Amino acid sequence: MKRVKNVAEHKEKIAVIGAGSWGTALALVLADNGHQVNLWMRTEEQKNEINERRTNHKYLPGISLPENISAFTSLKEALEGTDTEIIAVPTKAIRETMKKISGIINNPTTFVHVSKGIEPDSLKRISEMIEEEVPAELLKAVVVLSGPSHAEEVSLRHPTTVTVSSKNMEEAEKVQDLFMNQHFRVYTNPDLLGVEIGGALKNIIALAAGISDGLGYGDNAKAALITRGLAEISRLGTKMGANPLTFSGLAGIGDLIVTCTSVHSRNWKAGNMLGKGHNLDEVLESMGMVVEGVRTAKAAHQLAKKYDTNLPITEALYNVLFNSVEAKAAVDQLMQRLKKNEMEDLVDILSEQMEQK
Ligand SMILES: NC(=O)C1=CN([C@@H]2O[C@H](COP(=O)(O)OP(=O)(O)OC[C@H]3O[C@@H](n4cnc5c(N)ncnc54)[C@H](OP(=O)(O)O)[C@@H]3O)[C@@H](O)[C@H]2O)C=CC1
Ligand SMILES: O=C(CO)COP(=O)(O)O
Repeated sequence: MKRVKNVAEHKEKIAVIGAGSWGTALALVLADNGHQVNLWMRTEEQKNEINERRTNHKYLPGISLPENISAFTSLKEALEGTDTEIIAVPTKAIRETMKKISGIINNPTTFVHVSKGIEPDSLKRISEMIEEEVPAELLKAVVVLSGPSHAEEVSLRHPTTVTVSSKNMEEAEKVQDLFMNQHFRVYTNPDLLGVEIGGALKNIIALAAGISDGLGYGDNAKAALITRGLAEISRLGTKMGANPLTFSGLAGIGDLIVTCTSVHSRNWKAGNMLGKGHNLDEVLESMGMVVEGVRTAKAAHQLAKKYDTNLPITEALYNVLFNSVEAKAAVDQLMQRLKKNEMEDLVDILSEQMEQK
């Protein structure tokens, strides 16, 4: 067994692109480990707040940022002297951000993406989008970091576990070392597809869990959504080529639990407002932070067709979001489906796995 180092021994200069709640919390983990962090954001106001007052009030209120985090609005300056970049912008901003970075960098770079979504229409995962936007000679590796990890708790140094994955596991292990410390435990998992799919699809189920709570349903309904949500994530993910065991891990059930049950979750909060009767535009406007599950619900609806897979909770949510179906009616429809054997999913997954071998 490998011995675990508590804090990274080798200090680096690392760029974090995106100073929302997650980019800022991860910058803090890296800074705690003694790295110099160049944190990039879009507005001068936020840059000045971080550099002068050492706070990021909008995204992480009450958290003090150390001196080894420097804020930049110039992407060129933020990237200067770095060869590991943490990409922490919403899924919809990945392509434009990667295009801009590719126009600036000259050396092979490791991109660690921490976003959780799937692009509608192209049905690409984030690592695939990055590979498409960055010329091969500038791409050392793409690593995903995912798992049950709300920024609000990471920034308080509450114990958190995540997993990293990549086609290049040597680089994933380097990223493990960069982030690992006594509060932030990082595992590796070689199943890149499974880790990305688990992280993206759990947001859909969290929206549904929020709706259920907003409608006034209780713990039974939530446990049902988490359990049957996991069945549907595993069913689609396995058909796409993931290792089914990944969905029993941090990027699967782990992240599903935290996002469906935490008051910090943006997806749960948005669902909760929908369940209380607010419309989607109102909800998204009032959130002020990204709710990835809405866009990913479109992608998952398309993936269900592409892979001929039954995703009842995802379809119910899709109808609430985009086909004006009342949330209560969507739940009634879910409950009134034809009877089935709970373990059918397991049988499907195992036979998929056998076919892949
Ligand atoms: N928050 C969390 O606890 C976690 C979030 N994640 C994932 O991390 C990703 C980012 O989420 P999170 O930090 O919560 O999001 P936030 O809404 O908190 O922040 C989004 C950040 O992205 C920036 N941004 C938005 N659009 C663009 C764009 N077009 N170009 C460049 N920058 C842009 C925003 O800048 P501006 O302020 O200028 O609008 C802001 O800095 C998501 O995929 C999320 O699922 C994963 C794990 C935990
Ligand atoms: O992915 C997350 C926690 O692991 C964050 O989820 P939310 O975007 O719903 O807050």
